[in-house]
Amino acid sequence: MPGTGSGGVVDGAPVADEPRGVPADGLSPAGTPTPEGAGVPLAGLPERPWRAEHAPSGTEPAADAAAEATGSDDGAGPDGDALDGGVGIASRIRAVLRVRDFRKLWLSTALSSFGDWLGLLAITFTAYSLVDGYAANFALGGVLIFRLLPAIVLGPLAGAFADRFDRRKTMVITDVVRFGLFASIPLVGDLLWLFIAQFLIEAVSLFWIPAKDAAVPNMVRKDQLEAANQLSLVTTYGLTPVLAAGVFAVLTAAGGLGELVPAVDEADLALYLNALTFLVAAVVIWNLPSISGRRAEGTKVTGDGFLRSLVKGFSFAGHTPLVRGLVIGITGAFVAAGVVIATAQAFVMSMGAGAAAYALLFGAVFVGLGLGIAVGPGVARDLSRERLFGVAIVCAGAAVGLLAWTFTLWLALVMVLLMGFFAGIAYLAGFTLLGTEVEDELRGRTFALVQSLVRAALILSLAVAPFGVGVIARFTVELGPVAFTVTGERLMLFVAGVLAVGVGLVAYRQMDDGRPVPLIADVLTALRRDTTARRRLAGGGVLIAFEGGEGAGKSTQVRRLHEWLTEEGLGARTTLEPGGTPSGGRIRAILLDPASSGLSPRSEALLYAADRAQHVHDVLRPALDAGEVVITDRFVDSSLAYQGAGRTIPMDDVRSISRWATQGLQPDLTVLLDLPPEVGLARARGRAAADRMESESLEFHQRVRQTFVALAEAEPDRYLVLDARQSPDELAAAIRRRVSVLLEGLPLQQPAKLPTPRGRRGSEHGVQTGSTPQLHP
Ligand SMILES: Nc1ncnc2c1ncn2[C@@H]1O[C@H](COP(=O)(O)OP(=O)(O)O)[C@@H](O)[C@H]1O
Ligand SMILES: Cc1cn([C@H]2C[C@H](O)[C@@H](COP(=O)(O)OP(=O)(O)O)O2)c(=O)[nH]c1=O
Repeated sequence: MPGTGSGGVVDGAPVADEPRGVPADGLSPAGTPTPEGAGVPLAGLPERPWRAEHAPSGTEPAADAAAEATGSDDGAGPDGDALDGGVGIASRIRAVLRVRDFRKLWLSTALSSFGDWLGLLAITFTAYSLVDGYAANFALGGVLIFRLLPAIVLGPLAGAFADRFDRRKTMVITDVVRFGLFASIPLVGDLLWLFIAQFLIEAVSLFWIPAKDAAVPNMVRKDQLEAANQLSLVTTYGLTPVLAAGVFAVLTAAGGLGELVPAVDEADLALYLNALTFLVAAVVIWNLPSISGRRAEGTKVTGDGFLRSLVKGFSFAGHTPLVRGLVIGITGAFVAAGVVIATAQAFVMSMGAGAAAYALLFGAVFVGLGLGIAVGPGVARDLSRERLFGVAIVCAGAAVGLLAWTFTLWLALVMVLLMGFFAGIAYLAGFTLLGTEVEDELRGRTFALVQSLVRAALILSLAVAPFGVGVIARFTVELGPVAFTVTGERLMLFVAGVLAVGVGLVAYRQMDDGRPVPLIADVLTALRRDTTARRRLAGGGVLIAFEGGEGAGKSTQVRRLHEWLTEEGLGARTTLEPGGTPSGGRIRAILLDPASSGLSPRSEALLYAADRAQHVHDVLRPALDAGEVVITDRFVDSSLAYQGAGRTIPMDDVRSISRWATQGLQPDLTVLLDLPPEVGLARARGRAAADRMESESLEFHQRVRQTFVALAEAEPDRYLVLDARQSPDELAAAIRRRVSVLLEGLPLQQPAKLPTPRGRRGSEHGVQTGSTPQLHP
């Protein structure tokens, strides 16, 4: 496929519930915060006065080495931008670009990708001009077929190769070879060699892509991978093709550069430029040792025999509905894409437009793709990716179907833009799902299968579509008084659109997660970003967390809220961390006992996480699934604040163990009772003897407070921040007001006696009992 300059970061799945595998070479990902910056990758945290004075107790020397190896620029480690969902795409991308080695790799791949698109345009132009008449319909298709063919055979091999050899050398060698091959096309100057060179270039690129994809996870932090993925895809399919189309249009328009450099034909010039970009990339990559990681040259990978593992991969894909849906959807979409590519020139001609319009439409596809990839995850924030994927393919198909009936350039541009937009969303959703839903050990083969099928699909449609165009030619349809002319390319386009709509529907039905939620409601609440409504749709309850330092008044307010909800006839379940379950109680005893003074920060963090995992499993999940209101005294934020900022364990580590423990459960509302630690500690000491945490220094508690505030600032919609120096009555009233808005109209359940944990989504809990009683805050 085009864009050999860069593939997406295929395992750059977004932050998932499961922990992502440690990079194959065992290196910590880059940007593991350096000791100095440990524990503070928080967006908007005002300042870190403790950074200088505090010797970190929870960091390891290896983090240093990893950060050094991958060249994190700012000595403080990646600061900011790590909060999921709370930070815009722009700042997440800025953060990932701050990692020096990733930035260099990205720049060099962007350059190659630009060169590659320019080369593709030049080659198709050259091929088009080397043949004429009917055969010209095959020019573009022929070029692409030769590009795609190798993947079917070599795709799986190349993946294995990337795991066995030094990635940096693989990349440098393949770049140098591609330089030579591209430069040879204008030098040799005949069509057969052009096809052969294409074949070889693609074959070589197949080795480059997995090497690069395997390298990126070693360069950026785990939570930065989605941003890295988006950046790579937007660059390859959004920015560089548009830039290349523009440059090519300028080069060819009215002789363009041809007159500046009389000896060189402009298509040749584009090819030489392209060749040069690969040479530059080779030099850049040669100077990035972090790409190799610690992998020693020639390290052997053990495992199943090649054939056996391939068969296992196929049978997995065939027997898992989600993967089957993905494979059908992606393959079908690419058949349609192939038809669009193959008919594009004839379509442009039929509108009476010329090469400039072709370049414009070509550019528009990629503007659309880029937009879809860039804003897709933001727009569809919690719409299930399973649904999003099918819906986006249906929409892209509809755009293609409409394109077939479009006779003006600007309308065609709109349709093409929409097609690209939805295709981009589907592409990112599909790859994200493959990354998150397919187990690590099967993921490589699944990707290889998809990539090979995609290429086979493109080849098929590129080969067949021109015949269709030629055979159907044109005929006139009379519908009563209106008569219009149908041409082969338009009919083919329409068929492609219908096909895409069809596979989108099939994919949707295969992958639907079986929730009793109408699609439309699902889409609308996702667009409103209304997580509570979404949980309600799925039959879930409401989770309210109270956070704050020692003596902030959490227990008092939890009790008051519970009393009020009970008076109002709703009821709620109150619970706490640590110690919300019987085993949690024993963990709590260890944690708070001043005699546990030797507890290391890591074991402390794991004990809190263990307590939380049990709490979620035994109490929170079942109660929420049953549709109850659950109020918890402390939740994940406490670990981020106390173990992250307090103990200076890298915030990402705390975040990922918490996410693992909770399987991603988030409160619908977090009430933060904010208080200067002196005041809170004085209150708490009036209450009982200081426990192990309360005995920590004032500075420790100041860091804790700042982190709570920063977390709340990053997600203002999900937090209610209150000055806890107010009276208990004032606080209770403010909390009631907010909670009554939160619960308005929800079909909630009275808390039941919690039985043993149950299945998902409350299916055993029977029908919901209508909406919330009127609340009186
Ligand atoms: N708003 C308030 N103003 C003053 N004192 C309070 C307030 N809320 C609670 N207290 C008192 O402070 C102490 C700690 O309150 P508590 O609710 O146990 O806090 P936490 O659970 O956050 O540690 C208790 O003695 C309580 O009576
Ligand atoms: C839940 C949680 C609590 N803690 C600490 C905060 C508290 O000092 C202690 C829990 O005690 P808790 O009974 O909640 O204390 P308080 O009533 O004073 O808020 O454990 C963590 O360090 N990490 C966590 O994840």
